[in-house]
Amino acid sequence: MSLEIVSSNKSCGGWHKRYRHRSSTLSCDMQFAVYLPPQAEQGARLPVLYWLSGLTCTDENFMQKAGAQKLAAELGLVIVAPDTSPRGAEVPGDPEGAWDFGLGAGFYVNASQEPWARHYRMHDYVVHELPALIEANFPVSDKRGISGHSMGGHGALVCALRNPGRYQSLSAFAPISNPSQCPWGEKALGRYLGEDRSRWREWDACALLAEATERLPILVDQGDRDDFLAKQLKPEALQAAAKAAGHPLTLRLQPGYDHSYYFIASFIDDHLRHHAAALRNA
Ligand SMILES: N[C@@H](CCC(=O)N[C@@H](CS)C(=O)NCC(=O)O)C(=O)O
Repeated sequence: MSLEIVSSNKSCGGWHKRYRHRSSTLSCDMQFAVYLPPQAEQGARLPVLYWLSGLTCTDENFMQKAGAQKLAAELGLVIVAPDTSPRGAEVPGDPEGAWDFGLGAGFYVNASQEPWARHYRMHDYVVHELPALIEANFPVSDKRGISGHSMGGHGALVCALRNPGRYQSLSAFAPISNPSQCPWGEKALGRYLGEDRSRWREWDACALLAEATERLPILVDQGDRDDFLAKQLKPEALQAAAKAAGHPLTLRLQPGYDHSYYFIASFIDDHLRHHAAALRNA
């Protein structure tokens, strides 16, 4: 698998780089971003935090808006941000051109329904193909954390809960906590996986928590002025599922904050520290 460099910017003593590659999982060309802290040039093999962005995003939103580089440089944490869906002229999008399904909205599942099944396999891309690429091409260890925002928060929870042992740290910002019970999730899961709702459970963090064999502590931040809170995000469902399963969850409701990257930038340091501490001790 060859990587083509797209851009390179020095940042906080390290490097922000974007790459293009052919994805065999998604059957299309993909771009991703990686932040390499200064320690990457000093011979160390560093832990990696995978960041999954939300609806409409690419690899760029988090890297440009979250302000994560300064502390990542201090902590010696590599950050990898993939795109949020397969891309390209051959990839079908939302039939009505909506922003909450299709391009920019892969929901980090493996689709089983046509015409989505050929390209929309973001779970396998994020969990398997991308880490293999990162671990073959960059000075990283096999210690992995995962986090994300909104659709990407759902993705982080589901990727970790479905793959015990694969990640050593987990967090989320304003995740879509119970996708089988909210309009964004019902639309996406119904199309990607089909209308048989019993097949949605394996892609819903609340259902997965009940059966998890690993109890990785979860940190979640959620703004209480988030316009999507009640209808789409439902953190109370995640809290109830964690409580019922005895799963360690720290859910922080942050007064006055909305759904934007202004909110993420306000609390990203706590998440980076949460990941760095767990990955250091893993
Ligand atoms: N495009 C939608 C909003 C979608 C949205 O809020 N996306 C979030 C993730 S769910 C995001 O991160 N947007 C990109 C950004 O803020 O940079 C709208 O205009 O209402």
